[in-house]
This record gives sequence, structure tokens and C-alpha cells, in this order.
Amino acid sequence: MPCTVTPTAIPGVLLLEPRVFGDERGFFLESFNQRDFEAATGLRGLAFVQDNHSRSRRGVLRGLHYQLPPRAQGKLVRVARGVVWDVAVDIRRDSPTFGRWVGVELSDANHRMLWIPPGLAHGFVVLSDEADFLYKTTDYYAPELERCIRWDDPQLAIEWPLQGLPQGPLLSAKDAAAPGLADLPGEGLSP
Ligand SMILES: Cc1cn([C@H]2C[C@H](O)[C@@H](COP(=O)(O)OP(=O)(O)O[C@H]3O[C@H](C)C(=O)[C@H](O)[C@H]3O)O2)c(=O)[nH]c1=O
Repeated sequence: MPCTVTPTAIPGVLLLEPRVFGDERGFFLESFNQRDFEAATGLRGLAFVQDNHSRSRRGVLRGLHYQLPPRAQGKLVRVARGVVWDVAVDIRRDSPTFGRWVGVELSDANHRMLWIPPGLAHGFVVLSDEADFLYKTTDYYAPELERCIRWDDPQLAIEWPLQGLPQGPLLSAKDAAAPGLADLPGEGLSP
């Protein structure tokens, strides 16, 4: 079933809302349909090769991560349980929106999905007690090409909704040590 597609402030980053069929039992939705995804986004020939699932507790912030070319990953992300605030950051050097970010709330209540093209950095913070975060990627995990940017980079100035987290987000050691945008060598940003 076709989903509705809403563009964001970053060209190519799209908010998708699937059609939800509710009844007295609960609901049904198609979480992915290649034909409808292509029709809705105008993207052709994209192959998703990996499905990921991470579970995190309240306050966990994962990101900002990306993989360098030639293994840059496009990501179609959604939340199966809980609530997260999801962020995509344009780090495409030649983009007119370089350095811009978009943030959206994804939840098991709004069923929203975010398409994040290859070349952008991605992260999210968990706003519910727990969140199950599911996503499809257009290339395989390549740790040797994975790069991180610190979540609170002053240049990006992402307005993370941390009001309920007086102690700040819970980060992995990798994310806590991530460099800022300005500290990344030239290779750190997609061409
Ligand atoms: C991403 C990934 C990780 N792993 C292994 C590597 C580690 O032993 C363990 C946890 O990895 P990491 O701490 O990098 O997981 P996240 O912090 O959730 O990373 C993800 O967080 C942000 C939000 C993203 O957008 C990326 O998809 C991804 O970087 O899973 C794998 O085996 N395959 C994978 O594809």
C-alpha cells in the first residue's frame, strides 16, 4: 500500500508514513514494500542488503555515525517499540545544505520512517523507557570505514530533546570520544 512521503529541510531525506490498517485486534502495516518505496520516493534500483535491530533504554544516544565511500549506507529507519528522536546530518561536502540537520520523532505510535540517503550521518536518542530501533541499509557494515561525529558538535548545534535527561545522554565509549566536525580530516566527509 502506498505511503505518504514528506520532504525535509535536507534534500533527499524523506519522512515516510505507511498506511496503517487498524481493527479490534490491533493493526497491520507494510513496513517495507520495494515497489511502493520506489514509487513514493522516486528512487530506483536501491537494494537493501542488511536489516538491523538495536534495543536501547531511555537516554541512550547512538551516533552520529556514517560509513565512508565506497561503503556509504542509505538507511530506512523506524521504531517498532518506544519513542526516539532521530537525526540525519548532511555531511556531503558539495551539498548546499552541508552541516544542516533534521530531527523527527519516530515511535510505535506514529509508525513514521525516515529515509536517510548514503553520505549522511545518523543518530538518535531514546525518549521512552526502552526503544526497539529497526532499520534497513543499502550496504553492508564496514567497520573499517565507519566514522563518528560527536553528538553535541558545536557547529552542528543539534537541538536534542534532552529535557528529561538532566544527567545527559548515555553514550558508548566510541561515541563519547567522537571528534567534532571541524576535527575530521578531509577523508572524514563524503566527497
Ligand atoms: C552497526 C553494526 C554494528 N555491529 C556490531 C559492532 C559492535 O560489536 C556492536 C554494536 O555496534 P555499535 O556500538 O556501532 O552500534 P550502534 O551504536 O547502534 O551503531 C549504529 O548506530 C547508528 C544510529 C547508525 O546509524 C549506524 O547504523 C550504526 O553505527 O554491533 C554489527 O555487527 N553490524 C552492524 O551493522
